[in-house]
Amino acid sequence: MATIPKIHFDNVGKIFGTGPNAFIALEKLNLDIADGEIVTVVGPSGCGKSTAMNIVAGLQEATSGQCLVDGKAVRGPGPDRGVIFQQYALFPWLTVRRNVEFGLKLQGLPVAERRSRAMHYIELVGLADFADALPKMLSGGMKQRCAIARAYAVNPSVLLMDEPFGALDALTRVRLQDQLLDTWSRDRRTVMFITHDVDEAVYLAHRVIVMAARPGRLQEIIEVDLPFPRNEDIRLSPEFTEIRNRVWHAVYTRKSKAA
Ligand SMILES: Nc1ncnc2c1ncn2[C@@H]1O[C@H](COP(=O)(O)OP(=O)(O)OP(=O)(O)O)[C@@H](O)[C@H]1O
Repeated sequence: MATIPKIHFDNVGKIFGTGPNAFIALEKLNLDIADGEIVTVVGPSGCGKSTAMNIVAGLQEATSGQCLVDGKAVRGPGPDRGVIFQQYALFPWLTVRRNVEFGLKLQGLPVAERRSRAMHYIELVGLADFADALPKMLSGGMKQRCAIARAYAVNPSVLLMDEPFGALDALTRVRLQDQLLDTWSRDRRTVMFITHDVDEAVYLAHRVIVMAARPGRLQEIIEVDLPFPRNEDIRLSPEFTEIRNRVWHAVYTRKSKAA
């Protein structure tokens, strides 16, 4: 029996506006992402990365084609897909623990279970000492770790991450990359991760999806044939540099269709 891809883009197109104002944000995207795979998405600004992810998340509707998750057409957001944006989107009036518990409350989990599950993920991201702190007391990296704990806690089988580490300093970013991979090695969730950072794209992924703009489209898929677990030695290896250079070339030296 053929395995169903976790995420299946079937000729997905997205047009904003109508008539002379119509703008093709995404043109006929065909892509399969396997269960447990980490895919990173890179490409110039406006190439449709967020649009593609929002369609998987059920936050935007495709104009043509369809997106399937676990073989079922996406009709809207759902607890099977956790979304993490660059802007942490925490509730400022709730503590770290209550922010993480929020989605569990919506799922109707009893208080005790809610609390223990939230604390498990708060500990996982290293925020146990800040469980009762408000977001304003946290650094950017800590807020993002809280947002990650909140997304993980509802136990989605797909993580959709839109430049989640984009606003963070280089060191925090590297730490969160390692934490993401460490967590992934235990639960093997499917991850779709948008980034502008080519090193980050290669370090995290099984495959890097390179997109192009005007119109937004899939340009190239680059396999990252590097072993897991990834570490500093891999980051500094000639093999890493070679793949990184290929991705860089694909993103920055290609012209748009119209050019
Ligand atoms: N609601 C909207 N109405 C009109 N145009 C939109 C809308 N949302 C996105 N677009 C346009 O669609 C194109 C693709 O946007 P999208 O945000 O998916 O790109 P992106 O690759 O994620 O860009 P970035 O790297 O800058 O975040 C852009 O040109 C954008 O201006």
